[in-house]
Amino acid sequence: MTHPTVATLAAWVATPRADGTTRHGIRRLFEDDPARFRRYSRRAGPILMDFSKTSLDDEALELLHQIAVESNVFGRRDAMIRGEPVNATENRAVLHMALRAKGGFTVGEEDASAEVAKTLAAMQAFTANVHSGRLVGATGKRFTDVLNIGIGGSDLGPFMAVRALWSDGCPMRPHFLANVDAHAWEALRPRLNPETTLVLIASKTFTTAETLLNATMVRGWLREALGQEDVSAHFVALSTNIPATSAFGVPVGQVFGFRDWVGGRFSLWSAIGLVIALSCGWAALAGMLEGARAMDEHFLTAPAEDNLPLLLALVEVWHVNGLGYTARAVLPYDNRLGRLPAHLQQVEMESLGKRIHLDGHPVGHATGPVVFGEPGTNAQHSFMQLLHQGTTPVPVDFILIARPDHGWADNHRMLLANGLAQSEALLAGRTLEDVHTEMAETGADAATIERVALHRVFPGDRPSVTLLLPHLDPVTLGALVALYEHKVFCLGALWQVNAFDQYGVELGKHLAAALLPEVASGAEPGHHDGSTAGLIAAIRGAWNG
Ligand SMILES: O=P(O)(O)OC[C@H]1O[C@](O)(CO)[C@@H](O)[C@@H]1O
Repeated sequence: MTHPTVATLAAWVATPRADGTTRHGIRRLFEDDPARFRRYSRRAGPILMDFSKTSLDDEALELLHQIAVESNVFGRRDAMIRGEPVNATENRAVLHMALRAKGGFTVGEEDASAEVAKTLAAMQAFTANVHSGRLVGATGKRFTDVLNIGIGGSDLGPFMAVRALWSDGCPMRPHFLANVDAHAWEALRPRLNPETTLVLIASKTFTTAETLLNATMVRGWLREALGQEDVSAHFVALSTNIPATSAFGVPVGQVFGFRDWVGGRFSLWSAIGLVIALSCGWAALAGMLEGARAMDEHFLTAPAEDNLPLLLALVEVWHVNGLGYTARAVLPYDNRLGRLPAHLQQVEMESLGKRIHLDGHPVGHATGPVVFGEPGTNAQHSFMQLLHQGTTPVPVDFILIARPDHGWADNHRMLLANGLAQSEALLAGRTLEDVHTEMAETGADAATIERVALHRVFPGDRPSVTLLLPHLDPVTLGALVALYEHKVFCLGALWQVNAFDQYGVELGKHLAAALLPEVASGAEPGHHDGSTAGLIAAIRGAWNG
């Protein structure tokens, strides 16, 4: 019998095993195999990945590995590191791994590694000059605050890292301005001293409308506050579009470039990461690069059965294509990882929210799920209800950090206990019989038990993966982020979609540009659907009082 593909996996999953059991159950797998945790967990460097709380068994895992072989996941990986244009629609190489490698990467004739080393050295020297006060603002004062203006990959990755690694005592105070909504700027402005604020304009293309408008607005603020036209000492640009940075007036020595083989959502390792070095110190960025490099090594050398990114991707295929689950939650049990779900949303959804096969035809299977998340324990007090008792299971990634960086041991114990309890509750559930017994023991009368008991049942058998890090620091964070990046690469290969373009963001940008004059001025509205036309009229009405 030919084995199933990604497209026919669901039919295979729906067929019971030879012994009549279904392929959804997880509890039963633990009953049958007390060593399941040992057999279904792996380590890569500091990261322990436990995927025993999924319904994968040996047969299913072997099948998924066969699909990976037929999808040529590792062959595609090797083409990627050779600098081939694996981003086929844009005809670009994909080499964010070169940003953290010690050397050896080329793209065509270009020595990518030499370029990376040069930029890193320039960034390090610049960081040292800012921290030492050799570089100062227009009025001669030292920079104390750094404001990163950027959006999407030019905001989310660096913001996530700074939130994870910054603490009092770090060299500079970090701030981020992404949204074109000036309420964000209004909230930020009172906290900034124009004399001591260094502004990074982070934009791969240097054409992103929101970023350019915000940068122009902030430059106007600086000019007015400092009473002078030339405020260029306060500006740094991080971009692939060097001519546009000059046109904006950023001094050449304050421009840090990178190449188009760095995708926006993978760019925090490039010049886009400068805010990490400025605010948290050079060692923070260097440590992240080191951790990511170690995960790259693992991805490139570990055999398929021990390869964490591939295994994480295979678990996702199992859930999305085998079991039909269309969402996944990421729950870091560490408040410092509060922006990790947002970063992963872009890394995963912008990469895998695709419907056209690499061969140019529509794919015949589901692709990227909705990704969402919040730090635990906060998540438990909001959307976890649906995960425990809703009609469709939502797989969870639990991210636990064993050792905290504070002395409040009771809090950390409670945090970890909660993380473990959530994954245990999703797996174990609670039966009607248990509910009856417990309610009777607590003195409930028969009528109350009858009325409420079913509402208190947890179906259980709901999957989760746990990633356990010994400690949160630049190295472990770098490894964690790189793990997810490589998982996305594997999924692109498994689903046979281009994980590196993002045409889906363009139509909205185009329409917004067309709508701009109609919303903001009295220009005659163009042709729109009835809803949009009605809303334009209502906005105009409200605006005009
Ligand atoms: O860095 P840029 O060119 O300003 O782009 C910002 C973001 O916009 C996008 O192109 C999507 O609109 C992302 O892919 C990117 O990270």
